[in-house]
Formats: sequence, C-alpha cells, structure tokens
Amino acid sequence: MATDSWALAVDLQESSAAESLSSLSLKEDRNGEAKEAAVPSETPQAPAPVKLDKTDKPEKLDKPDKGGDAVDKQEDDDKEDKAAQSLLNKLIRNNLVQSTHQVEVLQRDPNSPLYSVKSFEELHLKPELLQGVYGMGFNRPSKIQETALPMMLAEPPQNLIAQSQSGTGKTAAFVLAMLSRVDPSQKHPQCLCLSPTYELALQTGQVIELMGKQSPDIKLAYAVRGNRLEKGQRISEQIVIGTPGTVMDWCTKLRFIDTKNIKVFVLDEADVMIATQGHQDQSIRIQRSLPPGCQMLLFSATFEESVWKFAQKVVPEHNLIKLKREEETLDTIKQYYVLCNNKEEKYQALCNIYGAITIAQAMIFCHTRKTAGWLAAELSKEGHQVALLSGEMMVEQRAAVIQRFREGKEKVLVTTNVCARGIDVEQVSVVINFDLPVDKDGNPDCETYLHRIGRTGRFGKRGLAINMVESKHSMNILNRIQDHFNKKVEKLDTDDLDEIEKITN
Ligand SMILES: Nc1ncnc2c1ncn2[C@@H]1O[C@H](COP(=O)(O)OP(=O)(O)OP(=O)(O)O)[C@@H](O)[C@H]1O
Repeated sequence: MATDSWALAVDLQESSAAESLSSLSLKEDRNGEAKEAAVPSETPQAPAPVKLDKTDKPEKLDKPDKGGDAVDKQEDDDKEDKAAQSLLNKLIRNNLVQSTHQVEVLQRDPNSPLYSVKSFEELHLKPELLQGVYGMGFNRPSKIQETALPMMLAEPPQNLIAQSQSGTGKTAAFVLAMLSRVDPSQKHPQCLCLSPTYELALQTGQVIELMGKQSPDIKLAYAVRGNRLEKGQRISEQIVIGTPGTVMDWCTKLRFIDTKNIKVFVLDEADVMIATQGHQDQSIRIQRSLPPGCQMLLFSATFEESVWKFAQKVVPEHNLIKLKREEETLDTIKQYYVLCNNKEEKYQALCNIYGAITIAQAMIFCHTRKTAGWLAAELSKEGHQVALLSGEMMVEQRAAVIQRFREGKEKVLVTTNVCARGIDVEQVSVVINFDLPVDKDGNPDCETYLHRIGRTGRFGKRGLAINMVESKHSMNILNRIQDHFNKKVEKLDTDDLDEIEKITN
C-alpha cells in the first residue's frame, strides 16, 4: 500500500434516475386522478406513488358535468388531461431529481489509476453479484460506489476510510465489496462487519441477503444480542454481521468466530459507533484480533475530529474519500423552520403541514419520550396511522416497529433519537424536528441533525426537513446548525397554506 496522499475533486453527477425520467409513464384512474407512476424495468428505483394534492387537482375533478356541446367538452377534457399530465410530470420529476455534488477524494497511492467507473459491469463483478445488483433495481453505481468500489476491490487489497452523505449508497458499496471477496467454497468467516445498533445490523444483513441472492453458497451469520449459539460451536458462515459487544464476545471470550481467516473488516457508521459508550474500545479490540493483511474499511456520514482520530486508529495506511463540510447536507433535502411559542403551537403547525401537502411517510423527532408519547397520541386521535419508537423498548420490539413502518403499515413514525441514524426507508418524504437535536449540555448536535434529515432524500430523492423552533434559545441552536453546515434554513409560515404548498415545488 502506498503512503503519499493527494487530492482530487470529482464532479458528482448522478444521472441515472434523472435519465430515466423521460421514460416514466403515467397511469390514471377513471377520475383522471394520478394513481401511480409506472416505471420501466430498467429504472434504478421505483418512485414513490405520486398523488395530486387537493389544490393541485385539475378542476375537472371537482367540476360537475355541465352538459352541452360534446366537441367542446372533448377539447376541455384534452386540455385538462394535458394539464394533469404536466403537473404529474412535475411532481414525479421533483421526487426523483438527482443531485450534483463535489466529492474530494484524497487517495494515498499517487500511482493508483484514476477510476471513473461508469457501470457495474466495469467493476468486473462476479456474474451472480451483477445479477444481485440489478435484481435490487440498481442501474448504475452512485458516486461513492463508483469511487470506492475500485479501491475496495483492488489487488492487493487496500484499506479505505470513506465519507459520503446519508443515503448515497455506502452500505450497498461495502456489501458488494464483502460479497466479492468471499470464497464460497471455504466454510468459515471471511468478512466481518460491525454495525452500531441491532436495527442497523439487521438492515445491513437484509442488504447482504438481497444482493447475495444469486450466490446461494455465501452464508450470513448475525452476531447480535439474543442470537445464542451452543458452547464450543464454530461459525461456518462466510460473512458475519453484528454489534461490537456481541462480536467481541464471539471472537474473544466464546470463540464462536475464528478470526484468523477474516480478510475484510467493515466498520459502518463510525460516527454513531463512537458515540456509544464502549463501542470504540470494543471495535479496536476486535480489529486487533484480526490477521495482518486483513482489509479494513470504515464508513461514516460525518467526520468530526473524534471520528477522524478513531478512524485513523482502526484503519492504518488508508485511502481516503472525504467530503467538504458544505457538501455534507444534501441539496435534494430542502430545510425549513417554523416559529412557534409552545408545543401546542408546534402541533398545530404540524397539522397545517399535513393539511396542505401530501406526505408519503414522515419521521418526527422529539427530545424526550414524554413528548414523543404525547405527540403520537395526539396524531392518532386525528386519525393518522402512527408508530412510536423510543429507547426503552426492547431491541426486538424496535426492529419490529421499524419493519412495519418500512412496509408502510404506519405512515408516521414518532421517535426520540433512537432512529436518527442509518435507517433506510425509501418513502420518507418529510422529516420533522419537533425538537431540535441538542447534546447533553444543551448545545446543537449537528451530527444528529445531519443523520435525522438524512432519513429523507434517500438516494437522490427529494426530501423536506422542517424544524420547529420554540424559543429564542432554540432559534440560536438552529442558527448555529446553519453556520456549521454553511446552509440557510428557510422560514416557513404554516398559517399560510399557499406558502406550505410551495415548498413541494
Ligand atoms: N446504485 C444504486 N442505484 C439505485 N439505488 C441504490 C444504489 N445504491 C444504493 N441504493 C439505494 O439507496 C438507498 C440508500 O442506500 P444506502 O443505505 O446504501 O446508503 P447509505 O449511504 O449507507 O445511507 P446512510 O448514511 O443513511 O447509512 C437504499 O434504499 C439503497 O437500496
């Protein structure tokens, strides 16, 4: 592995979904109301069902048939159909427009070829992995995939520390790298992946299972709390995913995992990892038990000083992919704030937002369990399908709540910080910070802010983040968050329905 570092700015133009827009076709029901946007099979991801909101509906839907001249009526209908069609196209476009970013790539090996991989084919993946990728509806790699995959798959293996915005495909990138390196004929652990939470371990496990669907000989084991093995048992699965505490026990104390053949070690969501007491030390201990030459890969959406120090400790001699601060927030996520005086006013603002725009699914973040419980109850009374997720629930219960939300059984998820990070639900179009994220000293928690708003705007989709500001103090917090990311958060007057509607344009 080479040692010098150099920098390269790459223009990130994720064009695949944008290109596919032109081929979207529309289905209408008998009323002319949009039911769904049908997407041809080569489109990388299915768009969220698109609905016309009340005011956007073509007049035809509300007007009684006046009778009269059939030709005039036909012309009227045609015009209205066109208007409906163009409106729908706009909505679909808004939901799918992809983002352009600048990624700064600092790579340690000046001689390494400058890859700009344009397709998954060019990565020379095994055919069954290519099938797995396409089977998930991925057409083209995202920038982080395009940039990181050649480094991760290079021979001899190279270490990597990589940052990319929330929802840009980091998980898919390292899953592909792990699956590529496994020798299916060898029945022992070869790849070890650490996730900071039980929920994230399960979610990443699902991605491994999906992507590895065409590789039936590659098996996966979950090293998470509650998963018990017999004393003396040895894991034969080639990939192990788990949380640091359990993985450490399985590697050291219980010896279920033989680490001597591990060739890839992945540390996901490093910023979340180090925020949890004990995880940092456990991760380092696990890393030290791995054989020399094991490839180390570390991913994070943010890189505060502490994350950076930790990353350097666990990933020596690394390549580096890093974002500039102002690129950390995604332009596809529009950010607003609403001024309120108390929690009742915040609740009213929320109702006004729901009254004005169509929201596929929303996540609402509260500071305390008490507020979360109150808000969930109020929203349920209004007839919303609400799920409540908070820290005191058992991990299995939490995973079940997230799964139901993912399946769309509930449309609103009210939560404390438990769910701020990593959870991937494609249909979340709005994130509401009912309370702004602060740390235990009451200072703005910018990392958590970034993770929370990153629950929407997944993979280039458009998203809305709305912050409820309740006092001068919380305005001050928001100002500091704006300064941190060098991004303006616009004011929104939720008493003005027209203004709320505009934010979806
Ligand atoms: N190349 C691709 N084409 C289309 N969709 C993709 C592609 N790669 C990933 N996705 C989808 O985009 C979404 C976000 O991807 P992923 O979870 O890998 O992002 P992430 O960067 O790990 O997010 P986070 O930082 O929040 O953990 C997922 O639903 C995933 O299936």
